[in-house]
Amino acid sequence: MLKVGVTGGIGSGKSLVCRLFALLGIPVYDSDFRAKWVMQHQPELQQELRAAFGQEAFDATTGLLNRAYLAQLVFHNPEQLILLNSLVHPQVKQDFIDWAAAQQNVPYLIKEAALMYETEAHKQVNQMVLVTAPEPLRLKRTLQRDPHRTIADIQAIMHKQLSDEEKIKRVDFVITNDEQQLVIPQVLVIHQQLLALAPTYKPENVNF
Ligand SMILES: CC(C)(COP(=O)(O)OP(=O)(O)OC[C@H]1O[C@@H](n2cnc3c(N)ncnc32)[C@H](O)[C@@H]1O)[C@@H](O)C(=O)NCCC(=O)NCCS
Ligand SMILES: Nc1ncnc2c1ncn2[C@@H]1O[C@H](COP(=O)(O)OP(=O)(O)OP(=O)(O)O)[C@@H](O)[C@H]1O
Repeated sequence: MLKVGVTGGIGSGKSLVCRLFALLGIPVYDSDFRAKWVMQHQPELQQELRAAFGQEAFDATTGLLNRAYLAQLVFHNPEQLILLNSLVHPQVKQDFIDWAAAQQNVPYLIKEAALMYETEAHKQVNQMVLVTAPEPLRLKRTLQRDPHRTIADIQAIMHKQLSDEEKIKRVDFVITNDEQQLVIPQVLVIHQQLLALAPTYKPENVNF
């Protein structure tokens, strides 16, 4: 089956674009959400996280993943981020394979992830869509959406992600979400192109 990656930096509007694809009946795998889900629900990974980042990685009372603690730790410390990535990304990769295998009777499916080329997740998909927006707008949107993050927090995350200039050279489709161009028509055009491509893809086209 045709597998499509939707990528873009923090605040670019990937989730918004993916909601539109979902309305068109396309299943969407949300990597940010699933990464946190596996961290919360896989006992072995949970143990590894406690060993690597201390018991504070999970709230002592609720047992929930301590996102704020981990975010402060990893987004301001490259070594800690590499360590977290090395524990979590292989699990997300496998989780996506399992999810994708369960999808039936759909023309194509989407993997939404801020990190694609950085994690080699692009090898799990056949076509790539980039959602792009000017950096100041991405910063403004993220500040509004995530009031717990400072400008410095958001910029630190941006610097951990490949720039749009780098990504744009590698993707198949671009959606400009700059609040000037309409997003829905761009999604509809790409959807039609993907529907046309879909019958040519077999599972063996994917280089897992
Ligand atoms: C550190 C964590 C707990 C912070 O959680 P929090 O809810 O505050 O942030 P959230 O997940 O919404 O991410 C905020 C932004 O940072 C980006 N981001 C998340 N992880 C990373 C990373 N490892 N490198 C670069 N950017 C990242 C997200 O795509 C998003 O744009 C969480 O981001 C996490 O577990 N990250 C590691 C797993 C990961 O790489 N996820 C990305 C998809 S595989
Ligand atoms: N065209 C738009 N007009 C107005 N608001 C928008 C637009 N696109 C996105 N937003 C808003 O900007 C914020 C960021 O968008 P979204 O969550 O889709 O980004 P994202 O790329 O998924 O970010 P992240 O990588 O952090 O998950 C959201 O609050 C969203 O509603």
